[in-house]
Amino acid sequence: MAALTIHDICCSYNGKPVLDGLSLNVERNEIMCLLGASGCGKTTLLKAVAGLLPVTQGEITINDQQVNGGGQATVPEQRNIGMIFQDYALFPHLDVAQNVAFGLQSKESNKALIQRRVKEVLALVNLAGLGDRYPHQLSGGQQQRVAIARALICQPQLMLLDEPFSNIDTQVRMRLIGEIRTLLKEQGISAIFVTHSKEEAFAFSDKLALFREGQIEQVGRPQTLYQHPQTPFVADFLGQSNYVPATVHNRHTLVTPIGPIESQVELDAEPGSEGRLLLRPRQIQLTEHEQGNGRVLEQQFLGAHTRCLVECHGLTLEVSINEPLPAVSRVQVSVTPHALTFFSEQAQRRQAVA
Ligand SMILES: Nc1ncnc2c1ncn2[C@@H]1O[C@H](COP(=O)(O)OP(=O)(O)OP(=O)(O)O)[C@@H](O)[C@H]1O
Repeated sequence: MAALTIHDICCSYNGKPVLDGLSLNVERNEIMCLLGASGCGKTTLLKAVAGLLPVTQGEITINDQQVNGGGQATVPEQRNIGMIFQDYALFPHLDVAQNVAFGLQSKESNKALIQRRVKEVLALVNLAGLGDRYPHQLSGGQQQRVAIARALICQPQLMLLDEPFSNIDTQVRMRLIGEIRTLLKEQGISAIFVTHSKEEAFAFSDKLALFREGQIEQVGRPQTLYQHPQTPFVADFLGQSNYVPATVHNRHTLVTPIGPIESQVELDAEPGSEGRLLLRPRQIQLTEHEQGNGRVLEQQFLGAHTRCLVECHGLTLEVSINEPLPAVSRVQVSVTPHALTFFSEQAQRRQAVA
C-alpha cells in the first residue's frame, strides 16, 4: 500500500513552473531518494509534500488521507510528517532533551510521559545520557541524531530528509546512513530523502527517483537504474559510462568494433538497428596479451580498485580492475557476460521529439 501518492502536481515560484505534472509513489516503509543536479526541483517537491508550498494542480495523498487536491490543502502540522534538514535546525538555547521534547510539548501535557519518550528516542539514536548538553557541545553527526530524535518523538508516518548527511564528516557519514536506515526500517517509517550524492543515494534508499529539470527521468531500485538505465542521462548521472558504437545482429548479439558481444537477455531493438552499447568500467575485462586488441594508455591506483584507460579500435575505454597491470602495453579487451544495455538511435530520436 502507498504511504505517499503524488499525482500530476504543479508548483511554481513567482509564476515560473518548477514542477510540471510530476507523479511519484512511495510504498509503506520504503525509503525513496530524490537524486538530481542542483536546482532541478528536489527540495520543491519535499516542500510541497510537507505543505510548505502551494500546489497549483494535482493531488497529494499521505497514508490514504488526501492533503492536497480540489483546491484544498491540509496545514503542515496536521500531515504527521517529520522533517530533517541539512543544517540540523536545532534551537541553540535549548539543551538536547528540550530540543527533542519540543515537538511533543504542543500535543502532550503529561511531563513525565514527555521525559520518558525523550529518553526512549535519545536511546534509539545512540545519544543516551547526552540530554543536558547544548547543540554547540556536540559533533555534526550527534547534532543530526538530535534532529532525528526530535522528529521521531512525534511518531511520524512519513519522514522528509533534505540533504541530511551533507554536513557530516565523510568517515562518520556512511555509518550514520546505515544506522538511520536501520532505525527507519525498525520503526516502520516511510521516507523521502534528497541528495546530490549518488553514493548516499545508493547506500540509503530502496528506490531512486532521478530528477531532470522538474521531471522524473527514471524511478526504480538503485541497482536497476545503475545496471539498466533507460536513457544515457540516467547512465551518466549514476556512474562512469563507456559507449561503444553497435549494430543489432540478432536479438541476442551486437556487432561492435571490439567484436560480436552476446547479451544474457533479449535486446529490445530490431536486427539492423544502430546505436550505442553502454559498458560500465567493471563490465570490461583486460587480459595481458602481446597481440591484444587494446593498448593501456594510463593507470591510476585508487586503493580499492585501479582505473585504467585503454585504447581499443579507436575507442578510449575506462576500465576498473582490482590490481594495476604490470608494465605491459598490450591487453586483450573483452566484455564480461551480462544483460547488455543498448540505446538505439531510433529510440533516442523518439525521446528527443517527445
Ligand atoms: N523561494 C524561491 N523563489 C524563487 N525561485 C526559487 C525559490 N526556491 C527555489 N527556487 C528555484 O526553483 C528551482 C528548483 O529549486 P529547488 O530548491 O527545488 O532545487 P533542488 O533540486 O532542491 O536544488 P539543490 O540540490 O541545489 O538544493 C531552482 O531553479 C531555484 O532557483
